[in-house]
Amino acid sequence: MAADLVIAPSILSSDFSRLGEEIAAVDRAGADWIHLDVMDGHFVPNITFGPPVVAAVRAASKKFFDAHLMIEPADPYLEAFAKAGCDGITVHAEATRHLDRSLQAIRALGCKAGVAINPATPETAIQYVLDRVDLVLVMTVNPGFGGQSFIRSTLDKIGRVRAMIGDRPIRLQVDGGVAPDTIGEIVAAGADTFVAGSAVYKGGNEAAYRANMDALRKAAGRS
Ligand SMILES: O=C(CO)[C@H](O)[C@H](O)COP(=O)(O)O
Repeated sequence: MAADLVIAPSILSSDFSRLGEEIAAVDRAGADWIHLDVMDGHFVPNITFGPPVVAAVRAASKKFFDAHLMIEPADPYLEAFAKAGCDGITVHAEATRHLDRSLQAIRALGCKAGVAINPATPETAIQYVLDRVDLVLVMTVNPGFGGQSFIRSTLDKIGRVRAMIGDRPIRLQVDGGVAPDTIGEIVAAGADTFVAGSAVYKGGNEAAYRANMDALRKAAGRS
């Protein structure tokens, strides 16, 4: 496992009326990455934002902008997200017909490439693209909404993905229901990169965000 643990607040749980300020606040409070939840109302039953909003908030933080595209198709929009300032772009195996091609396209745009799988998708869906990715995202809730409960059956899958990754320099990210009462088991299963929305943004101010991320790191055994 990569030694360093990454906490990536999901801005889905932030106050969208002050999105730039909310990103700057978690940056100052100690976020490692900023996680951008892009939803299309088609692949997932919710709609969030697209490249113009990413470009508008890019100046709010210099941290790694980690875009999770919950959109189908994704290919027509990859360049726009890269130009908007995303550092990493993750596409869903379920939403991408030619996954190998999409991942090559992301790297050709100069971004880190990620592949995500939903809770009901077997890890075999990614076995032939592992040399094309910098990140694997195991969804631990069904994508579309923040504040859902962690799906425990994904723990075994996280362990199997960790074994598949082996020595490759690939981050193993989890997203959904990550909180102080779940992160310990998730770390033990093999993840190193944690998206957390409601567990970070609860409290509504920078001091709370710092305390919330400290609590996650402590529960993960990393503080
Ligand atoms: O991708 C997502 C939903 O599709 C969110 O990032 C995720 O659900 C985070 O929210 P929470 O930490 O509140 O579960």
